[in-house]
Amino acid sequence: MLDLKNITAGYERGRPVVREVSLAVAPGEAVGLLGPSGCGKSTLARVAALLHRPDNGTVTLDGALVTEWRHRAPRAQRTTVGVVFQSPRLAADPRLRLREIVAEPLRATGRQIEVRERVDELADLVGLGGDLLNRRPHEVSDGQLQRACLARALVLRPRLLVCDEMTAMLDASTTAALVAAVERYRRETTASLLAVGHDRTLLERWCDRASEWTELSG
Ligand SMILES: Nc1ncnc2c1ncn2[C@@H]1O[C@H](COP(=O)(O)OP(=O)(O)OP(=O)(O)O)[C@@H](O)[C@H]1O
Repeated sequence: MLDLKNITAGYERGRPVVREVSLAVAPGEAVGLLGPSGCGKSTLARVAALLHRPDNGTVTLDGALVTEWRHRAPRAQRTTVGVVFQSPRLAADPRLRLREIVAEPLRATGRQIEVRERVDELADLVGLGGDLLNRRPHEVSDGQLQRACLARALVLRPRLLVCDEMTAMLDASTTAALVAAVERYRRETTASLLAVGHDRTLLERWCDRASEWTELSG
């Protein structure tokens, strides 16, 4: 499903923060990636989510080599991957209602017609009940906003979900609810998962296998 080979990536020429890292996620597999703060996990997650072009190495997604990143990536590749970040406040437009946040990728891909049904379906999956979908980010908690960000990541039915510290800022019951929503989605779709974090107990319980960052360098 996803094959990252000898990835070197960073933010300044000649100063990589990820060096020669390889990681593969098989179809339907859930892989956890563990490592200390600042080691480069989020950078690798962004490479995997086609959001950050690596300086070196190859990314293969569903058997096809990735040659373009961000908006330049072909739509079929972009929509294969859904991504959820640590901070929902940074990831959600504060002017939009939660239902518009969830629907953003559908509107962006011209699938307006599916919006209502799909948003309601996902609100049920992630546990956004009552009038929460009609509120704006400043009217909901971090956990509720993260539920909306997870729903947005799933709205185009990705075959790979990348969760970058998705639950790091949340309490135990919201964490459990979000993990359960991801697992229900994966059961229904056989999607793969790359979950990045530093909570070993969580990732070992959640994933088929968890890799230590230090084991990944060539
Ligand atoms: N946009 C950026 N510009 C410049 N440097 C960055 C940028 N983002 C991250 N870095 C640097 O890259 C290194 C790796 O950061 P990254 O966020 O990938 O690590 P991480 O393992 O995910 O950390 P954490 O667990 O704390 O989120 C750090 O030294 C960080 O300061």
